[in-house]
Amino acid sequence: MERPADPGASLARLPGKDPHNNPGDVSVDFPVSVVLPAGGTGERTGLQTPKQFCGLMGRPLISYTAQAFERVSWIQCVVVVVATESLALMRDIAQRYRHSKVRVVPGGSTRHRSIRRGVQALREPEEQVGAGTPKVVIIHDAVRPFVDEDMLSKIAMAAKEHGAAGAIRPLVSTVIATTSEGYLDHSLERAKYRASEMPQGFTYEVIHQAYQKCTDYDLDYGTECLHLALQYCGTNAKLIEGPPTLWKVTYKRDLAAAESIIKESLSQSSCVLTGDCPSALSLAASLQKAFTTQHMDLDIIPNLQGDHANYLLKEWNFIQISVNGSLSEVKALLASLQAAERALLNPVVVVWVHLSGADLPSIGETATEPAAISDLASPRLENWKTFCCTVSTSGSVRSGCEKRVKCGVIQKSKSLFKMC
Ligand SMILES: Nc1ccn([C@@H]2O[C@H](COP(=O)(O)OP(=O)(O)OP(=O)(O)O)[C@@H](O)[C@H]2O)c(=O)n1
Ligand SMILES: O=P(O)(O)OC[C@@H](O)[C@@H](O)[C@@H](O)CO
Repeated sequence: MERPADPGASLARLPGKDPHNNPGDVSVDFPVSVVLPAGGTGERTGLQTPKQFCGLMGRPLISYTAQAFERVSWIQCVVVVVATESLALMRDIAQRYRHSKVRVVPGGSTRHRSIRRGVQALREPEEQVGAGTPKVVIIHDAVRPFVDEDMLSKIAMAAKEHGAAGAIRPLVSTVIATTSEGYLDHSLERAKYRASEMPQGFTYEVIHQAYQKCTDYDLDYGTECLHLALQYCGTNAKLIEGPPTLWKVTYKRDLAAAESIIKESLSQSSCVLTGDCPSALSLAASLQKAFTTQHMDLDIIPNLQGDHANYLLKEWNFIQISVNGSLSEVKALLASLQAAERALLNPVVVVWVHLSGADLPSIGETATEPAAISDLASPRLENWKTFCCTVSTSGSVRSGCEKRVKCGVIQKSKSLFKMC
């Protein structure tokens, strides 16, 4: 009896959150488009709002999934298939969150019918983004928000090579067959089976042909695109084991779980801006040591100029260390955040630490009360929180004005400051 497959890595990090992830490693050099079936009603959540439109930290679930594809440079178009009554809502979400690759089309009465509509849309001229029909189509449930570029490139490459590819995960429960009277008929040897997950990939020809040839029964009762490729195109999908993050939001509790994962991930990474002050660098180094013991990423950079500007594009938080309350650096940071619309997708936390003490060289403006930052935390920057504290050279920490803490990083930073 084979051992069941081992579970994968921790759930605690959003895909694409690896601060040192090198998207340039992928080698997808052919056109790939995506179909996101999002036309369901989410009955099993028991909620009025279809789960794909339920908010997670103030943003609809489907926007996190769309963003996971938006950030992948080799994906040319994302067709989102929604119920007719949700067309305007989805178009508004795409516009509000700058999902520029998204095209919205009406779905069908079942998941397969919606996916088929999405695949057909890829041929329609107005759906083309870039050159013509894609070589590969990735199909991914819109309610699976945690998918990363590494898995997408594996699926796309395998689909191009084999005609079809699909993500799988180890089974957690054993699968049993029942008799019509509701008794156990037999159980399957779990180690020989896997759960079929998403994303899945197909050459356009395969998935197009599969949906052309399949029956109404397939369309109304089927749940597996890989089966259609095998049944109607003779194409055996290549199966690729994915990380545990590929799970699907199905029940109401899954929405809470997804929001908790997102929140946890957003508080995992910060960068400290120190200018060129030795005292600031020294405090930053202590912080970095403390963050490491809490398994959090903390990068130290002087400012957001030049190559460091790409920190504005990551879903990170920011700790600005200034000396003697100089507001100029934190003002520049907040202006950069606003220009980059960094708070559009996720709450951004700015922690302003200013060193005070006679022995520190005063730079520029006179010492400023921490409350001064509250003037800077203007409503013009929605969805961001500021916190500031004063670290005197004696090492004690006096907390300053704390505005509506939203992410865990402030609590952690505050406790970390006390540790330094
Ligand atoms: N007619 C349908 C039904 C489902 N889906 C989509 O297929 C994905 C996976 O389906 P599922 O989790 O079953 O979603 P729902 O059908 O909405 O859930 P339920 O069965 O609880 O109603 C979801 O993104 C869902 O929106 C779709 O595009 N069109
Ligand atoms: O059956 P549901 O509509 O809940 O979800 C669809 C899933 O079956 C599907 O996403 C994977 O099993 C892969 O095909």
